[in-house]
Amino acid sequence: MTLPPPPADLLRDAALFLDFDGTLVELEAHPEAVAVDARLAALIARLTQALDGRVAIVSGRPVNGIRALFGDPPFAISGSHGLEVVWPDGRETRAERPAALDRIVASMKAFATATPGVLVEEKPLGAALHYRAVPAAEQAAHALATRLAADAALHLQTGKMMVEVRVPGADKGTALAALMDSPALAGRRPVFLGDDDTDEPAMVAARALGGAGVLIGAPRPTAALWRLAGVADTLNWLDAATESLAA
Ligand SMILES: O=P(O)(O)OC[C@H]1O[C@H](O[C@H]2O[C@H](CO)[C@@H](O)[C@H](O)[C@H]2O)[C@H](O)[C@@H](O)[C@@H]1O
Repeated sequence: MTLPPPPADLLRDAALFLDFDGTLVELEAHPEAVAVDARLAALIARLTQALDGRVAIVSGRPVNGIRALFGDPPFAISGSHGLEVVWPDGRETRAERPAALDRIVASMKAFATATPGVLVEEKPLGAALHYRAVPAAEQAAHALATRLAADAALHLQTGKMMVEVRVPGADKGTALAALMDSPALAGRRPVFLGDDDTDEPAMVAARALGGAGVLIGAPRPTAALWRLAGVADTLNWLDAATESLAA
């Protein structure tokens, strides 16, 4: 089914949850090649002000990665697929790092050394193999990550041209629901924007709480009610939605 674009007044009285990679910034060859430019920084600052702080970035990246990209921002952050949270009141919570991750990183690094172009991303609560530069390595990367996750009883997390082994027990949906329980957001209507399969639990959670999801990218099966074609359309729509809040 073709989903319509969201109306410009969708954010009125809402709490806004934003995925990062593929939603606010274009995907790049390398995780560290991504930057928050002046337009995006100003847009998120305006939105945060217009929504009285009811904005959260919900990412697979670690909290500290998002924080560094935005320069210690005044909004909530869910990082590492819901395993780390900076709450609207500034408190921080995070799951425990299992010792097994050190062995997993070592195994992934050995695989990357033997497979030029594959990158290992070390995260506080996970480790990811990126094969964007070597698509032919997909099968071997997934096989290795699947075995490492099973051996350590950790969670296998797929992503766009990457596969990750991470701590289980949370996802973007549990993060959105927990944030909606915080005093700053309780009673509002959650609106979530995201592009990836990993964003679907948050689309489902937003709907369950009376809100909606906006799919970013090409049509696909989704719990979202609205769709925008890509990052450029998303930034333009967020601009228009901010104007609508001020009107
Ligand atoms: O939940 P998100 O904010 O969308 O983060 C998902 C993952 O994003 C990053 O990887 C992806 O973006 C990279 C930069 O564009 C790209 O090179 C990579 O192929 C993508 O998978 C990030 O590195 C991961 O940690 C996030 O889980």
